[in-house]
Amino acid sequence: MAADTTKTVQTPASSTGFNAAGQTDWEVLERLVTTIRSRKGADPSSSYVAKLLGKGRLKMAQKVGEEAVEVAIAAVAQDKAALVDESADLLFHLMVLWADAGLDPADVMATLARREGRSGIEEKKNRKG
Ligand SMILES: N=c1c2ncn([C@@H]3O[C@H](COP(=O)(O)OP(=O)(O)OP(=O)(O)O)[C@@H](O)[C@H]3O)c2ncn1[C@@H]1O[C@H](COP(=O)(O)O)[C@@H](O)[C@H]1O
Repeated sequence: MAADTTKTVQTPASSTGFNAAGQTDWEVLERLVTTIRSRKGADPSSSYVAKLLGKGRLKMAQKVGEEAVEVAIAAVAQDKAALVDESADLLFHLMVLWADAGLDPADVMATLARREGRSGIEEKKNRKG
C-alpha cells in the first residue's frame, strides 16, 4: 500500500509502554490477533482479512514481501511517517500469515526471549558449515 506521506504521526512511541489511548502496545497486538482469527470464514466482500485468507498462502506471502520492500524503501528515503505506516502494514500482513499458518505470536516471542542476551556475532561464529 502506498504510504500517505502527508500524514503526521499522531501517536509517538512512549517510554511508558502505553500508547496515546492508554492501552499497552501488546493489548493492541492481541486484539488484532483476535480480530484476524475471527475473520476466518467471514464474508470476503466485507472483510479484507477474509479476502486475503481466501486468496491463499502464496498471496499472503507475496503481501508480506511487498510490505517489507515498502518498509525498506521508506527507511532509505528517511521518511519516518512512511516508515511507521509501512511497518504497520508489514506487521498486519505478517500476522495474517501467522494466523493462516496456525502460528501463535507467543511462539515468535518465545523464540525472541530464548535469543535474549545471546549476541548475533557469537551465534554466527558457532554456526556449523
Ligand atoms: N490493520 C489492518 C490493516 N492494515 C492494512 N490493511 C489493508 O491492507 C490492504 C493493503 O493494501 P494494498 O494496496 O497493499 O493491497 P490491495 O491493493 O488492497 O491488495 P492487492 O491488490 O495487493 O491484493 C488495504 O486494503 C488496507 O486497508 C488493513 N486491513 C485491516 N486491518 C485490521 O484488520 C481488522 C479486520 O479487517 P477486515 O477483515 O477488513 O474487517 C481491521 O479492523 C483492522 O484492525
